[in-house]
Amino acid sequence: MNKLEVANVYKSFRKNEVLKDINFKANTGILGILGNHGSGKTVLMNLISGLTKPTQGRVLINGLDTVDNSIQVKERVGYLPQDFSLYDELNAYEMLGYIGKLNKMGTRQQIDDRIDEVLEWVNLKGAAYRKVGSYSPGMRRRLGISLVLIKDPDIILVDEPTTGLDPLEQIRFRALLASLGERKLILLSTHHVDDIAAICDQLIFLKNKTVDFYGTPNQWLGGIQSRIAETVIRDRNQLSELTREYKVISMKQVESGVHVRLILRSTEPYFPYTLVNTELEDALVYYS
Ligand SMILES: Nc1ncnc2c1ncn2[C@@H]1O[C@H](COP(=O)(O)OP(=O)(O)OP(=O)(O)O)[C@@H](O)[C@H]1O
Repeated sequence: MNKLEVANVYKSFRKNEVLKDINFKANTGILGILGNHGSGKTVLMNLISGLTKPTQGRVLINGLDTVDNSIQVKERVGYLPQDFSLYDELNAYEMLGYIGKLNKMGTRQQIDDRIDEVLEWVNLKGAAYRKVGSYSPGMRRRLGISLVLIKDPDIILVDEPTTGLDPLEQIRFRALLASLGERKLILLSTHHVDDIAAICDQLIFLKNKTVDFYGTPNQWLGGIQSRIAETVIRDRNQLSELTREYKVISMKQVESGVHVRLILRSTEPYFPYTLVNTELEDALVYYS
């Protein structure tokens, strides 16, 4: 049985159709949900967590329909939204203890043991007695995931995992998610391709309200292999012509002109170029 199955799901808000005919199955590992602003990533996460109901179709968690079995499903799915609130006056032990008690997770000793275990995973043991209000954004995000982990869900949903974190904290948080993905199914909703490149073994690209691609990041890149080129353009007129005719990924002023990274078309270009390795950002520009 699959941990997650999304079958023929449609979602509309009044007459505004946001998602249509969404189909995929997933088990363990890290699945990235990529899409432009407003493409429906958060709506899809809300459907999977059981926070909202599909207009049509079914979402199954361990074979259980999220609508018919909402209580069991909520126990199996943990959701860390992009913005979540913490009680700044409490410390991490107190916050986790509160969740443990609220969810009747066992005796005081059992809850304390579980808190120790979870704080170890998220590398917050050293700061466990500090008020949460003094935590850095990365520590807050790691505490957020520990509040999800304490209930030992099978599926963890994380919205925009690294937004607002400094580079070192991003690396730490991604490493934490990667280690969790060995046992659980982790779904990341993001518009940062770096998150996908760093840790996702599968990706879904949402476009035109539906799943435009589902597979490995390498398979997605395969579609534009040998089509990414770089060139330096000196002439302003030639540069504006080129930006009209080609999908440009990036432009940077250099000493000898403007360095341009672009997607080649089927016809041979009229300018000298060098083929370069394909990256996920190229695919995002190409398929968007
Ligand atoms: N509760 C709601 N009522 C009405 N429309 C909604 C509701 N929630 C989402 N939408 C609409 O659904 C569409 C998709 O929104 P969603 O937040 O899922 O996009 P997203 O891909 O997560 O975007 P972003 O990257 O900006 O967070 C948007 O047009 C949004 O206005």
